[in-house]
Amino acid sequence: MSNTNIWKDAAQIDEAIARMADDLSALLERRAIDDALMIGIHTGGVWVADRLHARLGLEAPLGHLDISFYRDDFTRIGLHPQVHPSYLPVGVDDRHLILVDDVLQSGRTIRAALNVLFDYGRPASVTLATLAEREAERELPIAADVVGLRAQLDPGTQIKLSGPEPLVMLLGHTPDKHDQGASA
Ligand SMILES: O=P(O)(O)OC[C@H]1O[C@H](OP(=O)(O)OP(=O)(O)O)[C@H](O)[C@@H]1O
Ligand SMILES: O=c1cc[nH]c(=O)[nH]1
Repeated sequence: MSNTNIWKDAAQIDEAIARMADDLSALLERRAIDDALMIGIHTGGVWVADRLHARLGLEAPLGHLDISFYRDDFTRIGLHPQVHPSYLPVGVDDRHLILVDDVLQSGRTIRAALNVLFDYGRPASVTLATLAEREAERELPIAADVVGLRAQLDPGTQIKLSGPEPLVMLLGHTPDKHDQGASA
């Protein structure tokens, strides 16, 4: 991202995560779920999940998922992708899962994450929590159950979570191929 500035500072992110934890806790109670397994998506989703997991006091350790090999757009991961191993502390069969990411835009990352999860087994349910959502730019029929911040941004504007400490959100312009050529 070029020309980035801070969009949400550490205090605003903390507040959004606190609201998400309250909403998730109410949702789990409504659905009578008491053994949820939380899973964060690398990279930003793990930072958000880490904080939600601590606030909710969930018993099962936090899992994390790398979706690199399940993406539908390999051009975005480049020639030397940084792939982290996924970690699921318990089996997903018949478990109620909470999938956490930092940004939900097209929905393609979540599609990929669901494919990874269903290669591990058949969960009882999957709840989706995202720190920021760009609902107007959805490309797949995927919606979050819990959202921290809603954003209406111009196309070409990118939100990035920067962390783990302090956790802040940056807003910037993503150079397209033409821009990159001009600046090279
Ligand atoms: O709904 P989508 O359009 O799929 O966008 C959301 C995804 O985009 C970002 O990840 P990115 O692919 O930039 O990789 P990163 O986690 O390494 O930043 C973000 O962390 C989400 O996972
Ligand atoms: O603004 C956006 C959109 C998708 N993914 C991001 O990380 N930020």
